[in-house]
Amino acid sequence: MRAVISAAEMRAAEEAVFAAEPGVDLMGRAAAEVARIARVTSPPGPVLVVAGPGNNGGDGLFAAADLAADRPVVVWLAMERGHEDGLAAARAAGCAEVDALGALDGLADAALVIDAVTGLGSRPGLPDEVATFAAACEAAAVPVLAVDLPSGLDADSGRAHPSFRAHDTVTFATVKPCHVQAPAADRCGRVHVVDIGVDVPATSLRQAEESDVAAWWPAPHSASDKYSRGVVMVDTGSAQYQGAALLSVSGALHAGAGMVRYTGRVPSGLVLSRFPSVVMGEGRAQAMVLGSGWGDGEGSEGRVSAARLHGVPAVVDADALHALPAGRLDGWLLTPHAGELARMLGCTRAHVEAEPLVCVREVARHTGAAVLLKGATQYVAEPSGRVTVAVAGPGWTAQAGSGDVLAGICGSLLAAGLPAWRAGVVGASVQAITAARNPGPHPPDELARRVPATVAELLASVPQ
Ligand SMILES: NC(=O)C1=CN([C@@H]2O[C@H](COP(=O)(O)OP(=O)(O)OC[C@H]3O[C@@H](n4cnc5c(N)ncnc54)[C@H](OP(=O)(O)O)[C@@H]3O)[C@@H](O)[C@H]2O)[C@@H](O)CC1
Ligand SMILES: [K+]
Repeated sequence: MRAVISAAEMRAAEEAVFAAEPGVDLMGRAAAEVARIARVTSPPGPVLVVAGPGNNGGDGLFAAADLAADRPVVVWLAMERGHEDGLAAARAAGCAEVDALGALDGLADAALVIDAVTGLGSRPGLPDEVATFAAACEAAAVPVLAVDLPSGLDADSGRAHPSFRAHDTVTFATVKPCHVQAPAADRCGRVHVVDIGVDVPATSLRQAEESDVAAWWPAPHSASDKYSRGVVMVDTGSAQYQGAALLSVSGALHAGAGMVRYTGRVPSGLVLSRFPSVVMGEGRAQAMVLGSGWGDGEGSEGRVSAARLHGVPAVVDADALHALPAGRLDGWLLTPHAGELARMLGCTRAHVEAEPLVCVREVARHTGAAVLLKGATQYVAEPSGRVTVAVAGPGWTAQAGSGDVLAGICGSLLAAGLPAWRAGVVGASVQAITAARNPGPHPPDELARRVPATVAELLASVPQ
């Protein structure tokens, strides 16, 4: 799990190091890591360093000096001023200097561009000449390594602004919001978090990693039986959306439920013909899945209220989200996408997209449930205000039916005893990891069938 910290929190953490160790060379450590990652991620060849006027530029200039030991390095001071000591080091190491036109010309044979224009001090957007250069890097498909973050982004948000588009980003101590929240995160490429000796504060925003999913997956042991693994009761689908029942049942089964009971309105023959292990009708269960594919049918409120009488946690998806009973839903997991969350809050989808953290926290606080906001970045908020970002996946899962499968996966994890927030994080992450490991336009039921292989691989990576 990684803490996601703001620019101000990072600066405070750096100040604490300076206070404890006066004269400590954090910039030297940062620059050495930038040079190391540059060597690892790019082919040998000329490097073009674009340096801004502040400390981000300083990192880039010291990295330029380091890299000049084994390859040609050209420096463009994009705002004419540069970090004094960094510039002296780059000059002493033999780096050549170019102006804006020279930088554009240099793209023809650059093996790598290092973007060290702005970092934590970045105001959104880029000066015109730099914006032109960033666009030229994209057009020429030259790999870009961003120092701390792609210049032009705002470190503290996931919003898109005119910026560099990096293939790799080296950041220090831990990630910042722009590295984990789409669409900004899409501009960062692979994010390399490097240690420069700055302690990371605990925060209410975290990012889950594959190792967390592996550690939290409820693997059965030799004494497990179907009840201890967890029985999940699934009430999904309708005459109009029969497929939703199959998709959520498939998600539940492929995430390892001890037993799936189906209590929805889709004919049992259809469910059984696809999934013969499913038991029809109500019975003992440890969790429920409600709402996927209900449509606007009558009686949703009654169905959710009746589910509550079972006294077990439920995953509430799709249409059931708009039929929540009054009162706290402790232990439950709500799984809206941005449009559904907007309807729950009475605001616009655009507002949810602009302020996802505020919105997802508000619904969790208000309902007492954990809330998984689905989308390009998947956030799981707890009533306490803590938010965990699930492992990110590719856009292939953005298709009808993915949410139905995910509700079933989360239902299995709830039934296995995971707390609601963790069921949301693990469920969303395992679906994303499965999509990342199986790139291509697989339909959601096909991806559900590939979840067990992902789980097996994840568990094999856990040290025994
Ligand atoms: N502190 C430490 O010990 C360590 C810090 N480290 C490094 O320092 C970085 C933070 O450095 P920083 O605070 O100097 O800010 P930085 O990002 O270089 O930008 C400030 C300059 O850019 C300018 N500017 C901004 N936006 C602009 C725009 N849109 N268009 C035009 N100009 C713009 C801005 O101008 P101004 O706002 O003053 O007008 C100012 O001149 C951090 O990300 C990491 O890389 C590491 O070495 C580890 C140790
Ligand atoms: K940068």
